[in-house]
Amino acid sequence: MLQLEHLTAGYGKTRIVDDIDLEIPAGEVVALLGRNGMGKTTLLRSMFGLCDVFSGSLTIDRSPLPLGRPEGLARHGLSFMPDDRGVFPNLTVEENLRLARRRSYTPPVDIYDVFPLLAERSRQLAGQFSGGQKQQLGLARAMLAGERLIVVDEFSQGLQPSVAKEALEALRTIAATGVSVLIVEQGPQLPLAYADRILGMVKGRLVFDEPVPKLRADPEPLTNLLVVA
Ligand SMILES: Nc1ncnc2c1ncn2[C@@H]1O[C@H](COP(=O)(O)OP(=O)(O)OP(=O)(O)O)[C@@H](O)[C@H]1O
Repeated sequence: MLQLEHLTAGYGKTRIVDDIDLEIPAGEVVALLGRNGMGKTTLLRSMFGLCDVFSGSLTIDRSPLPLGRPEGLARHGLSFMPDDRGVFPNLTVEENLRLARRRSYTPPVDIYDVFPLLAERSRQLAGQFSGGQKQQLGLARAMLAGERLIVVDEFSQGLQPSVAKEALEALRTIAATGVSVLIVEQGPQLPLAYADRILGMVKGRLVFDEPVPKLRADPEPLTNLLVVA
């Protein structure tokens, strides 16, 4: 169980996300949704030290984790794919994947089966990839490194629908072995099909946290969240 408590974070002196409490049990796939500029990216970035954290704590199975310290979180098996994908442009695909692998952990999916493109282009420099190709490499890296938690910003950015579905099925297979998964996604379709829970964010606060079956039966909270007033 991953627990984030009383997280307040932003940039400089500006608070963007305010007093967020969030729990993700092992094995759950959780999607964070909200309109542009509501603070989704900032919430994720704050966990991994890419913006300023004013207060908060992070624990996994009640053991404290170094909130905002990316190397420390990586050592505990927490991985993050930021919205710029975080790949090393001057390294090949193979080298990017090798650096992400953990010595003691092999995910329950074959990365090259999930993303055949990465096998075909294993010797190519990541910097020569298109945005959608980098997205596949970034997701693969997050899957290899996330032994306990995988966090992905802008999950389906640049992906063909068939590749996005394949990647989400892989994330579900990984989650089933006890990994927690948190993704940010623009639209509700993929979360409604693949996630266990959906969180709604408005102006830096979580305004709902609902199981997907409930939202499938009554999508009104999602509609209200995503419609521009
Ligand atoms: N580097 C930054 N410095 C200052 N303010 C920032 C910075 N990055 C984002 N913000 C502000 O923080 C707020 C939340 O942005 P954030 O990117 O977290 O939202 P988001 O919900 O992820 O939006 P989107 O869906 O457009 O990516 C916005 O008002 C944005 O202008």
